[in-house]
Amino acid sequence: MSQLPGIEGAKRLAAYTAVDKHILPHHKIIGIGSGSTVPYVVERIMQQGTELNKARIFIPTGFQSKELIIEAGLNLGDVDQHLTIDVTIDGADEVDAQLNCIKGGGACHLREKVIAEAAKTFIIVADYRKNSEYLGKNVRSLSPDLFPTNNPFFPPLTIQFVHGVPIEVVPFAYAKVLQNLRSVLGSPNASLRMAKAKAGPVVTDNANFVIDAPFSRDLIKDPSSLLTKIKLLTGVVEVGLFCNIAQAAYFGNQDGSVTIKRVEGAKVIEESIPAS
Ligand SMILES: O=C[C@H](O)[C@H](O)[C@H](O)COP(=O)(O)O
Repeated sequence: MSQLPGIEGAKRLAAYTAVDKHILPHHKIIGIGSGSTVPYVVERIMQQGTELNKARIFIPTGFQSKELIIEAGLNLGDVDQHLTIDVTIDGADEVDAQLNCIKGGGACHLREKVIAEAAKTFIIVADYRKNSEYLGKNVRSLSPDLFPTNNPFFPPLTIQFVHGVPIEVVPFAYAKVLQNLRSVLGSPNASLRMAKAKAGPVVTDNANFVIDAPFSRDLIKDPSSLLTKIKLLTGVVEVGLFCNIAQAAYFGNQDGSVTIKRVEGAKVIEESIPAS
């Protein structure tokens, strides 16, 4: 395999390793997730050859993965035709030691969760930055270059922030859900996700809005219980907390090795494939 530097190399390594281990010749219905790691999943599946792939159907988790499937010339299906999927591979924003995940950085988590739950095997692929001890630990850093200042008393700072849990809500109820997240569920900085190249909020593939709600370590330490509380708020469609769904997560590392966390019995074990 040719070298691909940095984060992209780590994503590709995770994706290729997961496809090699989990997309087997007898798998006919395959779920394709969303995000920037998933194109490498499709790339590796293509490398398995036309003969294998012409007998397969691929189920997308949103507009982006639908386009990926079509552009690759693969057979497109949907979950309403295929209620059981052999394997789904998807990215994640953060994965904890128990394989709980935060997803929805691309606002696709509703369809992603349906396609993940429909799968007999659900596998996560990500670069090393997503491998976390507990959810909400990873902070994103904004470079000081983005916030230059000429004032010598206030040198440019690296601003760090926690992205939070993505929550898809029906537009009509967004303000009420925001109020409840802030004042009842303890996420004072919950905010409506705004679009970058459009005035107004991000609109999902299902014509809904997304709220990002950061929670303290104490509130997110039991992600399943937090998921239930958020989901019970009227107006919430789906929460980007994926608990007890993934069977394994593959993380590409900077040194070319791959860290694997996988469910074995009642435990999650961690192992590593050294760089080749
Ligand atoms: O809604 C988007 C998804 O949950 C993505 O799978 C997630 O944000 C990870 O994306 P990426 O592979 O770009 O880090």
